[in-house]
Amino acid sequence: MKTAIATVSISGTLQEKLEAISAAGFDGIEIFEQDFIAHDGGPREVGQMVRDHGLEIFLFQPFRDFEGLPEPLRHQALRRAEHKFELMRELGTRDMLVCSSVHPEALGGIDRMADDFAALGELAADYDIRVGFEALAWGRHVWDHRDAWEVVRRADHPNVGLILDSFHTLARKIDPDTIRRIPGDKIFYVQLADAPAIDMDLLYWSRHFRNMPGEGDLDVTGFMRAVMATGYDGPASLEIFNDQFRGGPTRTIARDGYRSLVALMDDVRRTEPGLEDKIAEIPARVAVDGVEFIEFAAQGTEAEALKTLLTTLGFRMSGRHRNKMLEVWRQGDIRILINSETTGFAASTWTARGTNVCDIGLKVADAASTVTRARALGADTFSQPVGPGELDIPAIRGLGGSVLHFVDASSGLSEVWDVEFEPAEDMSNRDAGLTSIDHVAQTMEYDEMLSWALFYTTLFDMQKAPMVDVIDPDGLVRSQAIASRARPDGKGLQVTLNGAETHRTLAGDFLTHGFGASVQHVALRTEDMLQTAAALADLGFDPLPMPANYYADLEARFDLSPEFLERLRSANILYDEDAHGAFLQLYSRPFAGGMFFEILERRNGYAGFGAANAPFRIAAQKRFGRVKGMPEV
Ligand SMILES: O=C(O)c1ccc(O)c(O)c1
Ligand SMILES: [Mg+2]
Repeated sequence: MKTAIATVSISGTLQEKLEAISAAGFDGIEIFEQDFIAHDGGPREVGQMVRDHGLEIFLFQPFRDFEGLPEPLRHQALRRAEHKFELMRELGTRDMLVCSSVHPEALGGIDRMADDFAALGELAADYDIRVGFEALAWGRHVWDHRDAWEVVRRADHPNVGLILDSFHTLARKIDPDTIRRIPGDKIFYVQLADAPAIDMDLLYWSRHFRNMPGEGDLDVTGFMRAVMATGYDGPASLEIFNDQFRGGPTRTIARDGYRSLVALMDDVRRTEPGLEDKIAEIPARVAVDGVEFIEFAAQGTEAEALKTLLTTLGFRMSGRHRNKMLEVWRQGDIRILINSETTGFAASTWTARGTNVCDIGLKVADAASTVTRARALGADTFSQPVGPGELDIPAIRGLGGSVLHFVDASSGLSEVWDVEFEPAEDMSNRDAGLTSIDHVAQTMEYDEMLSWALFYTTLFDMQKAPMVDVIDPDGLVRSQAIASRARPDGKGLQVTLNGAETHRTLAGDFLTHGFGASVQHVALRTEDMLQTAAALADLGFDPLPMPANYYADLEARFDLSPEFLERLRSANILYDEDAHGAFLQLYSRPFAGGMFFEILERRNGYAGFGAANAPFRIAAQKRFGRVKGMPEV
């Protein structure tokens, strides 16, 4: 199945758009008339330019306010169409989109409109052009694909067909299964867009808030399944009007589009029977079993400070890499790597950002098929020279220059710790009862959140939780959790995305000083917070101090015994409850430009991330300023 994207969906000049669309892997474009008119170059040259990028122009659009007009407007509309047919011939485009009229003088009338289309079809036939009728959700008389289909059916002309657009159908809450009764050969083209569920004027919603399939709340998969059930054989094409995307990074948004389309078609192939030959097969979404390691790039005194912090958290240095300046620090199932190499990937991130999480290793059932799916979705693989006796662990580039490694048991990759590392167990340090990595929190610009969420949800078997607002004293931060489906064995991956809207927030400040999106904190799990807090106190760990007001409020909000409340207060433990259970949190002080560790206990299946506590925790962290708690270099 061919893939396409409308030029309106991304930012830039026509040239920039074509480069990005081609690089992302699409087969073709819908050329939006404005993009053509704004370009300084004739239709022949534009057609050539598109083909030079290895792309086809599948559709010219939109042609507006055509059907159902009284004379002389009707004739003028036909004449206008003929001009566009001339232009399309030069461009080398066969299909034109006619969207339903919003003209104040449009009369409607199914047969009148059908007659107009029959006349337009005759004209188009002379140019070897086909015209497709699309019902805009806010069309004057036609705003439902079923009515558009009736017009096309009565026009009964081989050069007249239907164009479907998921937004218009789903925004109007029209059952997409009504598409299943339309003959596939009369569906000339299909446009796909998702959108967040917001109650607003249809036109405004469509022109500003559409997003890539999978980024919003509409059932685009159900829509496309119905389309494919008709036998439709044309391209799957994205048509996304979105303010953020219009101003966003052209290449990133084009790649997001491609990723969303491949994932969507894979979902359609897996749920709708009989599409094996039409849609390419790719490995299924990958179930992640957990975090195998978190790797920090850190050098010199910053590396020493991080090791001191890990020691006070109850970690032990358990191995040194045989060939690299790379240490493994362990506690429970947690592995933290500290990479102090002066060349290679970790070193280059250290030079750019200072101490940072440069790599995350994920446990998966099958590392090779994870990389195959990632590549099909448009990700780049990542590799570094492999030294003697080292394993070549499959890896990809995530977003923002990040790297993800995939470790599985079946291929022997999980033996990397025995193969590549010299055991160096230092038994002197006491364990604090930390058992596993609960979640990894990534900070990014608000505008990048959709891209990151799409990255995780298309590659892995993970779902988005609703976005929550986190109030920082200096602005709003949006937070969204992405988690594997709850599994009986409790394994999985949880990531929280924190999108900063201003640089004055804790998250925004981290971005400014760290050169872009990155992991800001790692949350470590204990099964007994009170014991862990006592062990940490013995180890000399300095928790983030919480104010007395916070505990007075806890007393008012929850039914806690005075003894328990006092234990929380004296250990600076934060507390929350949800419908399932209780949540206890403890934070480190900020280190290395605003990173920190969180320690948590989930009681009886508490499912959240303590959003209610976030404003107070952030205010407490801000009292330390950006570099307090971290030695100056
Ligand atoms: O917003 C519009 O006008 C518009 C134009 C063309 C389309 O295909 C569409 O879905 C919407
Ligand atoms: Mg459309």
